[in-house]
Amino acid sequence: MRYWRLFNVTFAVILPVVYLFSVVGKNGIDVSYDQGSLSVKNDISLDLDEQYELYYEIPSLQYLWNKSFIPQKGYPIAMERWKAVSNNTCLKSSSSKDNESILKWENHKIPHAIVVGCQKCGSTALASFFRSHPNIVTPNRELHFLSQYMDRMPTKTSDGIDQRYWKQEYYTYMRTYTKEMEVAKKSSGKEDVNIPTNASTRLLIEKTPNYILLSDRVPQRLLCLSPWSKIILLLRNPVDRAFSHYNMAYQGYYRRRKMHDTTPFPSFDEWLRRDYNVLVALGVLSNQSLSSGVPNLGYQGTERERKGWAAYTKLAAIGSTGGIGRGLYSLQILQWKMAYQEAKQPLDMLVLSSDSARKHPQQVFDLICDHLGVARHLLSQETIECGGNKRDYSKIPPMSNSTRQWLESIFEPYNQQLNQVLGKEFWE
Ligand SMILES: Nc1ncnc2c1ncn2[C@@H]1O[C@H](COP(=O)(O)OS(=O)(=O)O)[C@@H](OP(=O)(O)O)[C@H]1O
Repeated sequence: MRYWRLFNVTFAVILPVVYLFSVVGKNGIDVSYDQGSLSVKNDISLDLDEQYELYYEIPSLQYLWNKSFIPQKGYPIAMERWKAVSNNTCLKSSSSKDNESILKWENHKIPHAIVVGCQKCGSTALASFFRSHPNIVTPNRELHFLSQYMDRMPTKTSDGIDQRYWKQEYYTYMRTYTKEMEVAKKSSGKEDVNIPTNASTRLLIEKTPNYILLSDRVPQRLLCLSPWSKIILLLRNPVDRAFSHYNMAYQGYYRRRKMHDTTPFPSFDEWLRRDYNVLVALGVLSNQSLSSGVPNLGYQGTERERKGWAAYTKLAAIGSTGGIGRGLYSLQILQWKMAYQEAKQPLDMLVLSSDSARKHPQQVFDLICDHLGVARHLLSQETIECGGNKRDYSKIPPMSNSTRQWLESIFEPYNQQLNQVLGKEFWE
C-alpha cells in the first residue's frame, strides 16, 4: 500500500512538476550549442556553460538566451522606442510645456555629435583633441547614458511608452548633458562657451566607445532621444584592437585583483578562445568556416545572428570581454544602419581609420571639424602626444604569428563586408 502511494505521488505530482519546470525553463527556445566549435585548440574539458560561468561569472548561457527574449530591462525599452520612432511619437509629450522644453533642446541639437567607438581605437585621443578646441565642450567622462543607464530604466506599460518614464528619461538625458557640460566647461576654462547658442560653431560632443557594440539597442535609443546627433566612429585593425583590449583587461585584472586571489588572468589565446566559443554558441559566428573550409560571408542578418548578437552584447558590454566580437565591425554598423532605415532617419556616421588618426592627427581632426561644421583648430604637440591613453605592452607576451593568422581569418569576411557597407576600400 505504502509503495503504491509513493508510486502515485511520483507520477501524479513530482513528474509533472519536473516536466513543467523543464518546459518553462526553456521558454520554448531551441538552444543548440555547437560543441564542435573548439576548432582552434581542442583542450577544453569544460562544457560551454561551465566556461561561460567561469569567464563571465553569470549563471548560464540558457539564462542569457532567455534574457534576450523575455521582456525585461533594456531590450524591450529599445523595442518600444523603435516603434515610437517609426510612429514619430518619440519626442511628443502629453503636456505642451514639456514639448516646449524638449523642442528647445531639439532646436539646438544637443548633443551635436557622439563618438560611439570603437573601444581601443583612439577615442580618448579624439576626446582630447575636442577638449583643446575653443568651441567644443566634451564631458570629462564617458556617460554610458544610452547603455548602462537606460538598461536600468523601469519597463513601461504594454500599450506603448509610459509617458511618465519617457519624460523622466528625457529630462535625465538633458540634465546629464547640462551637468556634464558645466563640469567640463569649468575644468577646461571654457566658461564663456555658451551652449546651447550658436550650434554651428559651439558644439557639445560626447564619447562612449561602448555604444557601437550595443548595436541591438543603442541606435534605437539615440533615435528617440537625439536623432540629430552626428556619429563619429574610429576603427582600428581588429587584430590590433583585440591585442590592445587584452592588454587593458590584463592590466586591469591585476590592478583590481584581491590580495588573497592567486588566479592568473588567461593567456591571450585562451581569452580569445572563450570569446570565440561564446560567439559560436550564440550563433553569431559559424565554426564551420574554420573547420570545414566553408567561407564565412560576414554578417548575414539572420534571426539567429541578431538574437545571438543581442545576447552577446549583454556580456561583452562588460569591459574586459569581447576580444573578437568587438572587431566584427560590419555587423555592428549594419545593425545601426538598419535601425536608422527603419526609423526613416538619415544616419550621419563619419567612419575614420584609427591608424590615420595616429599617423596624421591634424588632417583627421580637420576632416572631423569640417564634417561637424566647426572652425578648424591647430592641435598642439602636447595634445597630440599626451592625451591618447597609450599603454605599455611589456607585461604581456607578444602575439604569436599563428594567433594573428587565426584572428585574421575570422575577421577577413567582416573586413571585406565593411568595404561594401562603407562603399569604399576602408583598410589601407
Ligand atoms: N592619435 C591617436 N590616434 C589613434 N589611436 C591613438 C592615438 N593616440 C593614442 N592612440 C591609441 O588608442 C588606444 C586607446 O584607445 P581608446 O582611447 O579608444 O581606449 S578606450 O576604449 O577609451 O579605453 C591606445 O592603443 P594601445 O596603446 O595599443 O593600447 C592608444 O595608444
